[in-house]
This record gives sequence, structure tokens and C-alpha cells, in this order.
Amino acid sequence: MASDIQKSVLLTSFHSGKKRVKIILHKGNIVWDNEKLPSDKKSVPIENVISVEYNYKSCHPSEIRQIDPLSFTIHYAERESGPKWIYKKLLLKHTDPQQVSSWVKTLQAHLKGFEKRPKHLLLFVNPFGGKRNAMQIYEKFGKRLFDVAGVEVTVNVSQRKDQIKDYLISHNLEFFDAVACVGGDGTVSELFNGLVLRECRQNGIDADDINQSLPKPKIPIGIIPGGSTDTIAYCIHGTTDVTTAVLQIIFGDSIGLDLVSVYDEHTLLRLFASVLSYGYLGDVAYHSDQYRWMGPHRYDFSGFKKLVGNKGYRGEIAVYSENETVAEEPCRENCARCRSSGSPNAADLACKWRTISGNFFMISGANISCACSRSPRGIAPYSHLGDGMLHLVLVRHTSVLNNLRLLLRLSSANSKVDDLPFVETFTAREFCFRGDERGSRWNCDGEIQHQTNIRAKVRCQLLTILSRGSPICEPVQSKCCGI
Ligand SMILES: Nc1ncnc2c1ncn2[C@@H]1O[C@H](COP(=O)(O)OP(=O)(O)OP(=O)(O)O)[C@@H](O)[C@H]1O
Repeated sequence: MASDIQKSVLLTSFHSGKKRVKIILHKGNIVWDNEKLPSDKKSVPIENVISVEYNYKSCHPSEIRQIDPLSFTIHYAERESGPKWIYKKLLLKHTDPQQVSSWVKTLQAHLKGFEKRPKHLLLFVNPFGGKRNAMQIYEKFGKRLFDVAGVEVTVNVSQRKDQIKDYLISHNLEFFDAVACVGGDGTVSELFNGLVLRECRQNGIDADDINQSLPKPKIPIGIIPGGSTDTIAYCIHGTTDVTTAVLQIIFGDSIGLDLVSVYDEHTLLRLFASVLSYGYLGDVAYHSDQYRWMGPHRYDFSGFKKLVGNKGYRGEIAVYSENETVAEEPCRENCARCRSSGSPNAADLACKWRTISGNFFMISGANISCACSRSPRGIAPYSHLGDGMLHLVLVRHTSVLNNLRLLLRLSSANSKVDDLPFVETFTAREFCFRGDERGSRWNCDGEIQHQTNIRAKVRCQLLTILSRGSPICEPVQSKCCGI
């Protein structure tokens, strides 16, 4: 198919509005004059075309709409500066219907070759998270674009916590070629926890056994941000822009995302994609849930209270890793490190266990950088989406002033936390924590886990996410100093 695209050549002069445009299909690119800068040519790779369709003749609303054989529209997407994508269209007219037909047929034939583009999407909407406007987000930004792309969307609005997870474990998904959600990290977490448990059931795998390798869900997932922090969406798409997220689903290209499975002594508690935090961030998640009516500001309020409270938690952490140090290499689209880790030959390198104990203000295991608008570089700026490793950040108990330094660094676009004297970072494939029974709680992708003693293991690229990833770009300035 790729070679057919490379071979097709078309060249025609059309009318676009009042302007004449010479448009060429050559080497998989559609090239035409740029209206604003006539000396410039505009070029759109065919991979960025959403759909191509005949226009309709204008008629009275009571009449049956008729196709206009002299005019058609190319719907496409282009990247603005940075990670954001925008939707655009080019309307073209010609006096010869053969010319129009030849373009429509050729482009539609090419688009048919993109077999990974989903045609039937199961979309879960969480009406409870974030600003409680997930349905409005879908109606405003998603519905029209999916219509343009010819994606048939089945919308399922969740009625209660864990309903999405339960649905995915037990329902037939054969009709769908992708599953997506509009919601925050908790909603995404329901999605992949449901899909992995479903796969375990179908393959007779005991999910509670940490030594089992977990099966990869066959269906890819799309993530449309509609929560409070939307860390997972931000780290994957590089932005929480909803149009960008919808276009990533439409394109059908995918990347592999690691998941981390968390166990107590006997069972799998859950899988997480962003961060597992004990101490400060565990307490903030637990405490802030009572203030959900404040919306995203609940994190600032609880964050301040827990910062001043400055509690320390005693514990011992065992880390399983092959590396002493964290490589300072951020994850970006087409990341070579993630590509090599996802290959079947990526061997489990010579790892060893080491133990660290003490009194901690916070312990975080970050599977991704955890960048978001509140923390532009995230707690683990060099954590990769799919390298089979998580980054452990251990913050020793110290003064309130030092806690404040830590939070200011986390909310800054220019600094990182690991050079602070009371912070240690490790990469790990697995870790195990033992703490005081009356300790903190674990915050797992924003959801509370009440067990103190846990074991966590990274599952390399267990999930397939519909996204082309994010280019490396300047982080946005944080909106506030809380995290
Ligand atoms: N209809 C519902 N009623 C109550 N809770 C729900 C419903 N649907 C889903 N949930 C739960 O809502 C919780 C919050 O959702 P989500 O995490 O998506 O939003 P958020 O917490 O505002 O965003 P973020 O996690 O990005 O900060 C999740 O635990 C999810 O399981």
C-alpha cells in the first residue's frame, strides 16, 4: 500500500473559494499553494488526511440532499507549533466532474489502506470527574470530528465507579476495533484494568500471581482528557488539548505503554500507568477526595495542608534494577529507547536487589514523567513510556522549607528535583515496600489503595495507545505552585 501511495501522481488546477489553486498529489503528499503566502507551498502527508468526500448541492431543507459532482472537500489535520494538532479542510471545485472524481477516488483508495484506523469505537464517558463536563467535551470536540472521519462511535456514560472496568471484563467487544474514554487518570485506569483482567480471564491466567506474565489486551485504547489533572493524556499526547486527542484516535497509529501491576501479599490490587505515591502525595489524594466539589483546586488546598503538616513515614524499600543511575534522556515520539525495549529480543538484563530504609516524606514510583499543567516536567522527567522501567523518587523527611523547595521545583518548567540533597532517584523493574501499619496510603493513578505493604512490577508495553506520541517541546509554565 505504501508503495501505491508513493506511485500515485495527480495534478489539477481547482477553485478554492475565489482563488485558483494548483494541487498536486506526489510521493504521498498533497501539495498546493498557500493562500496567505502564495510563494509558499503547503504540503500535507496523506497520513494526515482524515477523509475526502463530495460536497452536497445547496438545497431547501425539505428536499433530499444531492451530491455535487463538481466539488469535494479534503479534511485534514496539521500540527501547530508544539504537540497540538488542529483540524482543517480544503474545499475544491472544478468544471469537469472527471477531475473531481479522479481525486476523490484516488484519495479515498489511499485512506482505505490505513487499516489500523478504527471504524467502530466504544467510547466511555465519565460524567463525574474533572469539571463534570466530559459529555460536553465529547459533544463539542469529538462528535463532529468522528463523523467527519466516518468513525461509528458507541457512547457509554458511566453510572458508578468501576462500571467501566466491570463492563470491559464481561462484555463482548468483537464489534469494536478500539476502546476510548473521556475522563481523567482514574477513568483511563478503569479502562486498562478492565482490559487486562479480561485478557487474563480469557487466557486462564492467574492475575494474582506476580510471577505470571500478563497478557497484552488485543484492542488499542484512546485517551480523551476530561478529568482534573489528565497526567496520562498529557504525557502521551504532549498536551491535554481535546482535538489533538481525538485526532490521535482517528489516525489509528499507536505506541506501547508500560503498565505497573501492584500486589499485596496475596492479590493483584490494580495496575497503574502514571504514578504510585506514598506519604505526601498519598495523603493529598486521600484527603482531597472529600473536597471534590472544589474541582481541581482541591489538590491545592489539600496539598498546602499536608505540606505544613510535614509528616514522615518510616519504611524499607527494596529496588530491583540493573542501573545505578537515571539516564538524562527524555522520551519523545519515535523514541529509540522505547522501540528497542518493546522488541521481543529485549532481554531482562542483569538486575539485582538493593534495599533503602529511613523516614520518608514521600515515595513515588513514576511509570511516565507525570508532567501535567501543574508540574510541567513532572516528578520523573526522564521516565519513558515504554522502556520497561519505572523511576523511583525517594524524598527523605526534612524541614517544611525543604518540602516547599521540592514543590517549587516540581511546579517549575526549568528545574528538576533529583539534585536536591534529600532526594534519591532510581530506575527499577520492580520494587517492594514495607512500612508502619499506621502509615500513609498509596495513591495509585489518583485512586487510593489502603494496603501499606506492597510489591510493584513493570509490564513492558502491556498497553497499545492510539497516539503518535509527543514531540519534544518547551514545557508550559505551571499555573500554580501546588502539585
Ligand atoms: N458515574 C460515576 N460516578 C461516580 N464516580 C465515577 C463515575 N464514573 C467513574 N467514576 C470514578 O470517578 C473517579 C474520578 O474520575 P477521574 O479520575 O477520571 O477524574 P478526576 O479525578 O477529576 O481526574 P484526574 O484523575 O485526572 O485528576 C474515578 O475513580 C472513576 O472510577
